Amino acid sequence: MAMRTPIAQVVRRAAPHSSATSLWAPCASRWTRGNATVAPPVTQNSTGSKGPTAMVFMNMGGPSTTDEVHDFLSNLFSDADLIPLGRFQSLIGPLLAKRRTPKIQKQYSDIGGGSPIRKWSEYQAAEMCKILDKTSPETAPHKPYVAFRYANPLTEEMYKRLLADGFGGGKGGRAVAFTQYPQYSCSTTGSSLNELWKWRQRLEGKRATGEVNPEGSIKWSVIDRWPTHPGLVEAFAQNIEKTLQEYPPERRDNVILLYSAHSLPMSVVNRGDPYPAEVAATVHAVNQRLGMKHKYRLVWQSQVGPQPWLGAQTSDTVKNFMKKGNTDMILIPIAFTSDHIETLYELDKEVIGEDAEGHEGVKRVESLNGNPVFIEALADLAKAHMQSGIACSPQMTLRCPGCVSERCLAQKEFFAGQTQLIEPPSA
Ligand SMILES: C=CC1=C(C)c2cc3[nH]c(cc4nc(cc5[nH]c(cc1n2)c(C)c5CCC(=O)O)C(CCC(=O)O)=C4C)c(C)c3C=C
Ligand code: FES
Ligand SMILES: [Fe+2]
Repeated sequence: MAMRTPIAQVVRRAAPHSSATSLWAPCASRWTRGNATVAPPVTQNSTGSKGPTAMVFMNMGGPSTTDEVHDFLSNLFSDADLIPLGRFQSLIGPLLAKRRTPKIQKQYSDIGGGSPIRKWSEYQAAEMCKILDKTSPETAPHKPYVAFRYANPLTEEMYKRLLADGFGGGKGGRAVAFTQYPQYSCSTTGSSLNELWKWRQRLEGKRATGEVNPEGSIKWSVIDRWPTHPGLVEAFAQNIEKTLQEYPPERRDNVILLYSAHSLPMSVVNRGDPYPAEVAATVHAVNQRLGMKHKYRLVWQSQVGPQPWLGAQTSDTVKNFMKKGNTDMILIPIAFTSDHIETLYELDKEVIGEDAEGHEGVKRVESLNGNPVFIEALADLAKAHMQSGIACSPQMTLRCPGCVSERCLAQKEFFAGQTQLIEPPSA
């Protein structure tokens, strides 16, 4: 059997340059393959712009109505990158989904009949593109797309729309896969990228076109993580400051900040998943921006099933602090950028409403949703990414120490390899 090239070596070949110190430092030779310069893949249009550029927001998605809950859960439990169920995943997954549907339908109906994630994702992507059209005319026009992993619009639908809109299909064009999870986990962003790679192979790969990586296919690059982007940190910090103002001045300094993130099974943590460290990095950056003035803890929510998950759990923490007489706490959802069942149901109804018995001292900061500071941050990130000319971060090319997934390997080889094809707008 042919040996597979280690991913680190693939990246080294994909991004050749002369600096001995940094593999990714900007230099002219990055845009060469061996000795030959790669032909500019995106045609310059009459305005001098190298656009259009497709900006693809990747996220898990959620059911917009209670009727969509079953399909959402079925897609979710069928995802081996999220919940590995072995050889019979495609049979067991839908069964687990069916059993869980009534309980989760009730939760969505209690928060207004569905998840607002589609509405917010479409809004955020469209607003970001409007800003980019002004701040990055060299890659304009920017066209917003949303690709969800488990709900409509699914990745397949998004890819077909890209092709119908004139990207790829022999015409080339550039697309940026922009994860909407600020912190990278192989169970979230990794899964979305594996899915994107799968549809890219099906719709533009060798079997679909007869060629591997044909010149006319879409040139992809990835914004794979942004846990400490100053605009993200600023948006979180402003929301916390706003909530702190709701306490009387004499209580304000003693309020505990409880940063709450979706937990991970310990099996995923022990595989070496980067998410816990990246969530902690966000928390540290926000605390620094707040002047380190408050007591805080990072706690973990939403565990599902019987296996061990990363703790301390948000609900236990609130109960324990309440018992100890600390009744002023602000819950800060730190790993998701819009409202969803975990904020609107789990934090608001279960943790604040039941665990804290509705105590007025326990509050939640609002989610980022349509926050203009946050949307500016998205535009800033996207512009910097397009100017950098890199295909993905160096960190994305390193697999988890315990990873045995062929999907991860192939996906990382593909996206890292796109470095050869992306031309920075100013070149
Ligand atoms: C950063 C966010 C998330 C991580 C990490 C994450 C990991 C993860 N999730 C499950 C299992 C489930 N998650 C479910 C819903 C759900 N998960 C997240 C975010 C992360 N998950 C969100 C925002 C949502 C809700 C979507 C919405 O309402 O818009 C569900 C379905 C709900 C339920 O049945 O309780 C499951 C199941 C695992 C196993 C996992 C890590 C491996
Ligand atoms: S599970 Fe992390 S790289 Fe495969
Ligand atoms: Fe989840």
